[in-house]
Amino acid sequence: MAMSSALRSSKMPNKPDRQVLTLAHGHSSSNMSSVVGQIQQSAGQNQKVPASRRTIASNARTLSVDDDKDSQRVRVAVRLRPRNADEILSDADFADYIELQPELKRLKLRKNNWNSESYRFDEVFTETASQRRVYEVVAKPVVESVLSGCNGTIMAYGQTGTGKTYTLGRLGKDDASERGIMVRAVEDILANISASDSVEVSYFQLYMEFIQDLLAPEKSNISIQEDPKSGEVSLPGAEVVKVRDLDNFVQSLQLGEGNRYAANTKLNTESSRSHAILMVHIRRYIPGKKVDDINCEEKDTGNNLLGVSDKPVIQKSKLLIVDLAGSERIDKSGSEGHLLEEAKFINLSLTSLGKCINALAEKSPHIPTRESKLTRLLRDSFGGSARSSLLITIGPSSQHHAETASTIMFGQRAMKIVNMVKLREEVDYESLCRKLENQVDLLTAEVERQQKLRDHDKYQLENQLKECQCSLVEMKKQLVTRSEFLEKENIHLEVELKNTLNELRNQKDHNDLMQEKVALLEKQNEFLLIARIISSNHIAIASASFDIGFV
Ligand SMILES: Nc1ncnc2c1ncn2[C@@H]1O[C@H](COP(=O)(O)OP(=O)(O)OP(=O)(O)O)[C@@H](O)[C@H]1O
Repeated sequence: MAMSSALRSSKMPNKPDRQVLTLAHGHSSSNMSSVVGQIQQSAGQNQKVPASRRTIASNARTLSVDDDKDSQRVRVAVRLRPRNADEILSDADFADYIELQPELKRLKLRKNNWNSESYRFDEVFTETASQRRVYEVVAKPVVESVLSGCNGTIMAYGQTGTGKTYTLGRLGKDDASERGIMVRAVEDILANISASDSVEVSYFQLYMEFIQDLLAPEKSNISIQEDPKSGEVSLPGAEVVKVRDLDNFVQSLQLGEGNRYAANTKLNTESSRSHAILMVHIRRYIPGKKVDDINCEEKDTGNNLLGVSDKPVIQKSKLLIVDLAGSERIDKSGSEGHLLEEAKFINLSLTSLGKCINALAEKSPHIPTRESKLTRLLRDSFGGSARSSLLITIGPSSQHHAETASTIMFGQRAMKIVNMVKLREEVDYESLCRKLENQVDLLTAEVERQQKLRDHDKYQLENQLKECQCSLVEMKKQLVTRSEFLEKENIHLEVELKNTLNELRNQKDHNDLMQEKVALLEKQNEFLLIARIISSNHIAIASASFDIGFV
């Protein structure tokens, strides 16, 4: 990494520094703005928000605020860290200045020998509270809310060295009971989703007003994107890792922890020099849910390819787990040089967070979220549309009385913030797109199949046509041959006919001649006969005459 601060594993020398930089969680004179202002206004005691009211997010439903107002208030718990070896030695002579009354959910801060101030929280954890119990009380309700489709935020705030990273980021690789909220939350989420749902995480740090990816350290200046319509904050440039199982998540977390800036200060040997933010994205499919059941602008667009109720509905939710860098008094932490620069940035961003918390608590119309990247990042997550829990961590040492009191006041103010939790259900355009793509694939395959069939038919028809054409040519040939033959035959027959006719004519002529001859002969015959008769008559006459003569 380009930045010069030591990574978590590095140790930095402790040097005293006389400069004092105190935190200003105090009073904000800020004016408030649009989106978060709207949320904050809705949270106001005397401004009733109708249960059916729709929020700025087109596809998000606001839960019934009136019904469940207290459950939508930011939950604030306080955890006291056990004394460390140094404190056992140095505070041995001091009486306890913090008194915890967990059964009353109260914490008493002793001001002097006679006076103490009592503060009520949603939960008070003593130094013996287990990691599991802290998770169950602080984080589990938020995780459950996230699983049911709302955004959620869990944030730890407190003086440096008081146990924020311990509570949130402990991996508990060797001892599962040591696991912090990050691991337990993802474990819980994985146990409660189905195979069709998905969980993805991004893990980044906000270091000296640069957002750096803890899972892909080369991404060292990621920009924040805010959706002007829904107010949703996102980091499109951040690495997104799909969580397959808990081991795979713990590995990612470990990788991220290794990339986080940490330094050895007087107050914490492994003081985080950056705010670390784990962003868990959950997408859940809601079988059987119709688009009609959600507030969806799609109905009006006329852009309805499949029919509105055919569209799959998903719940999209985001869980933010924020491990803030610890506020520190420079004189006590001993920061100097680059550490001092880091501390200034840490304190400035925490100051701007304090201002926003104050503004939200005071229901001010303007929340100064633009003052730091931390508050821009948390704009939709804390005091916004997410269910939020804040854990404030305090140390037991009376030497840090002022810091502890300041932290407690921060927590007290945060308790006044009521979020407007929104259920985020929307048309699952990704799966709709996949569905349409599948349909396109099926139709393309069908078109191709039909095309093949047509090609096959065409090929067959062409073959048949060719065969027909061949046989036609053949038949033509045969016809020509036959016709030639017939023509010849015709000519031959004509000749024969002519000859026959000639012959017949000749015959007839011959016949005629013969008949004439016969007739002539018959006449001759007749003539002859007559001649003979005459002749015979002559003879008879002659003989008779002769006879007569003789006589
Ligand atoms: N509840 C606890 N039980 C036992 N040890 C704890 C507890 N809380 C914190 N510690 C220890 O105190 C030390 C400081 O804790 P941690 O680093 O979590 O503080 P932090 O608030 O994150 O500090 P910073 O803001 O400087 O990063 C660590 O050694 C941690 O193990």
